[in-house]
Amino acid sequence: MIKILSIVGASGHGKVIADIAEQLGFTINFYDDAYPNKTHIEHWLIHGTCADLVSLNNADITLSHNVVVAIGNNDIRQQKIHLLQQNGFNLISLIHPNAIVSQYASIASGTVVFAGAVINAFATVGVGCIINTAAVVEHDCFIANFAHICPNVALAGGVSVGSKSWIGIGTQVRQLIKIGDNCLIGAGSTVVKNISNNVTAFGSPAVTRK
Ligand SMILES: CC(=O)SCCNC(=O)CCNC(=O)[C@H](O)C(C)(C)COP(=O)(O)OP(=O)(O)OC[C@H]1O[C@@H](n2cnc3c(N)ncnc32)[C@H](O)[C@@H]1OP(=O)(O)O
Repeated sequence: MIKILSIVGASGHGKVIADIAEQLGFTINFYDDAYPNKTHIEHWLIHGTCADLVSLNNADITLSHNVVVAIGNNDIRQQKIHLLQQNGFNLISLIHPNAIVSQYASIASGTVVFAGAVINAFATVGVGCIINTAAVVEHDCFIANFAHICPNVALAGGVSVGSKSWIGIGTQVRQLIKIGDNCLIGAGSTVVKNISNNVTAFGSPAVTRK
């Protein structure tokens, strides 16, 4: 049986997701709101906008489309995921065959886990998250919905990352630290103190930007 996956977001991030999905046996249909100005991404066709995809599902309620949202912006990814869920789509998660995910970790729908990532025992990852290339999410971490853990981030045991927070590339976070919702942690930071909601912080040690 052919497994079809609709990917919303024809971007660099979308290409990585398409590559993973093909390795997992899916045939890809891209959708992007830049359509019809943009009709291709690499060799993949873009079939329409996100609204076009929604009307497709509404036209045939016997179909349950598999979908993943490949948009790096956490707010927009959340909006698109909510729209697709409200319209009956089957939001799936994708885990690269060379990622390592503990049998005791939990990964919610709409989350993507890229090559080389490690998610250790009793870590919990919410809906619509990105666990990017070679990120390490140690035991007992909690990653809330729509967060993005960038490439080469290392979260030590029991770290908590709030909803829609973005942990920049190469950042390391000390064990048991709590990072709030809607935070942005700059590239290459070292987080050694809790970070409250809605904050941009960076540096080693990371300090809040005034
Ligand atoms: C697969 C992928 O590509 S995933 C994407 C990965 N990308 C990332 O992780 C990027 C994360 N973003 C950053 O780190 C950004 O630099 C931000 C968001 C922290 C700040 O960006 P901006 O608001 O544009 O700040 P800007 O670049 O103007 O820098 C302002 C000052 O902060 C400093 N600064 C910016 N980022 C950092 C950082 N990560 N660490 C230390 N200092 C920094 C700059 O040197 C500059 O200092 P100055 O005023 O003394 O010259």
